[in-house]
Amino acid sequence: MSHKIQTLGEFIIENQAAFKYSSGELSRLINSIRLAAKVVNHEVNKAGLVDIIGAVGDTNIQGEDQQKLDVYANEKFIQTLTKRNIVCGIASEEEDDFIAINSQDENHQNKYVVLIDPLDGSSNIDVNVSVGTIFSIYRRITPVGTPVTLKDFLQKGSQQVAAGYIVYGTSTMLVYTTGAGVNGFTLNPAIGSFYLSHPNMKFPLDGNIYSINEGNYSHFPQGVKNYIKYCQEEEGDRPYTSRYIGSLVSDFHRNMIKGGIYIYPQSSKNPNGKLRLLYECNPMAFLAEQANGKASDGFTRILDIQPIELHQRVPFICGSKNMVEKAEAFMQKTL
Ligand SMILES: O=P(O)(O)OC[C@H]1O[C@](O)(COP(=O)(O)O)[C@@H](O)[C@@H]1O
Ligand SMILES: [Mg+2]
Ligand SMILES: [Mg+2]
Repeated sequence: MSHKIQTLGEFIIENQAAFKYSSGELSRLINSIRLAAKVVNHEVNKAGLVDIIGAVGDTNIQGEDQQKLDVYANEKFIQTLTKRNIVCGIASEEEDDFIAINSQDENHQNKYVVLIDPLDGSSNIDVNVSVGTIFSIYRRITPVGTPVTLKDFLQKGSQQVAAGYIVYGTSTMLVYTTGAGVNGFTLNPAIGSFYLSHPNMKFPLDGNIYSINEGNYSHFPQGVKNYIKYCQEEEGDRPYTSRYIGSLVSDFHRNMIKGGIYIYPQSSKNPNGKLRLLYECNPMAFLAEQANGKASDGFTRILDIQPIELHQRVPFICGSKNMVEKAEAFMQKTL
């Protein structure tokens, strides 16, 4: 008899007790994210058929042209979380400011704030290349029943209670951690349920894949240029293979399964890099560390960086531990 594959719903309930703050609130929150993921997945899968591709004509706080799917995914996640009265605040890559959810109502006992990148890899939407959604969850630090404040969102990544992503690719997967390892669930579209397909995911300590937009090479710091040269040298298990999808979630997911490193460094064009600390780097760094990987800005552990503003960007290096340490050594050597 084939063994029972756990659904995400079953996994959440069975693992709730393992969570130190378990009151069921976080379980309900992850269940809400699961629901929103299915709604967005449905729309992503028919991109091209329905009027969901292309730009809306607005520019977001990041200075980027908002894609219709950015706006759609943003609305669906915010609606789903707000309607279920499951969080006291939301911050999104697509929203200028954080959203307080009737947190000033003293009956409002919700303790969690959620930070989301509703659609990651926006440049790939129209060309049928995998994209994702990224989420990060913290316990508020201001008292329950009082208005949620910026402070509740500007917590160090090490304070996250949960983080994860959804990758809308050849299959749709939800991968997350609550600080007790990383597990991946694949959506069975026929049944509409996520099943535990990738238990206890781990980055191999080493790998032979490097992911960086080499088109920006001339603008990179010397240390990054030297590391790229190192990856391309005919020596030992090198040259490594260059793989860059242009969707952080998808590049991270592949590197976690096969072993590899993703780098979005600072450059003369982007002195702080491109990726957002709160919506992209902190959640991916928490997942990486929970999966035996590593994440830094080349010098400091991402999870130790004290955020100072909602949409700040940081240089990002993430992946197999030995590869990240090698890249850091190249960056620190050229100081
Ligand atoms: O096109 P570039 O400069 O290489 O940037 C690609 C990177 O930017 C991102 O698309 C940024 O994320 P968004 O799509 O959410 O803005 C990452 O997913 C990706 O790794
Ligand atoms: Mg993104
Ligand atoms: Mg995005």
